[in-house]
Amino acid sequence: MMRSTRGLNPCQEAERQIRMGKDKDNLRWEHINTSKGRGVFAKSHIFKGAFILQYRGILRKGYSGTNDYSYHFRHGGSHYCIDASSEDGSMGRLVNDDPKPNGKMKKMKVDGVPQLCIFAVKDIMEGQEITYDYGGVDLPWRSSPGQEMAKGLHLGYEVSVWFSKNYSVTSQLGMT
Ligand SMILES: C[S@@+](CC[C@H](N)C(=O)[O-])C[C@H]1O[C@@H](n2cnc3c(N)ncnc32)[C@H](O)[C@@H]1O
Repeated sequence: MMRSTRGLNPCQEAERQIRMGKDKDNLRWEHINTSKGRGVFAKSHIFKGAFILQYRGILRKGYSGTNDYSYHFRHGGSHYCIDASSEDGSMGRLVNDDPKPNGKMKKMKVDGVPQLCIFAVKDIMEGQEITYDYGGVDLPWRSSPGQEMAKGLHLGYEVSVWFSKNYSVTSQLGMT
């Protein structure tokens, strides 16, 4: 069931939050463990379809390198990247990957500028971690136990993951 906040639909709420430049107060982050690091959690029930949060960072046009916190996408025939590597206190950059996620990253346009936001694809209970699918690639944490966590993992449109066994993978993140 989709609910709106303050009479706004989810896209309007996303736009409002983008303009305010801050996360909603129904989210918190915490350190989960040493391999996963931090994650974002719901402080109250989030309904399916609702806007959750913006993936905030510096918007760059063109391919300008990648890091753990960069999200690469195409818009209007061009390559863009949101570089969220700065520890700016925003929570979009702290949302972890799950192949069966409760959130989905979507592209929006606000005042002609592309923005990335995560929306709920299912009801999310209070206390649950917010996740989205980084993409259908062999991300190291999805591989078999015992495999060493790759250092310098890149989250991006073109992802190169260097496994401990010197195995390189390139893939793409989809965007709808
Ligand atoms: C955009 S950051 C997410 C926030 C990160 N956990 C942190 O503490 O800053 C992406 C990084 O988080 C980690 N990560 C994301 N999803 C994960 C998962 N399901 N299991 C383990 N590590 C994960 C990986 O190190 C990845 O490079």
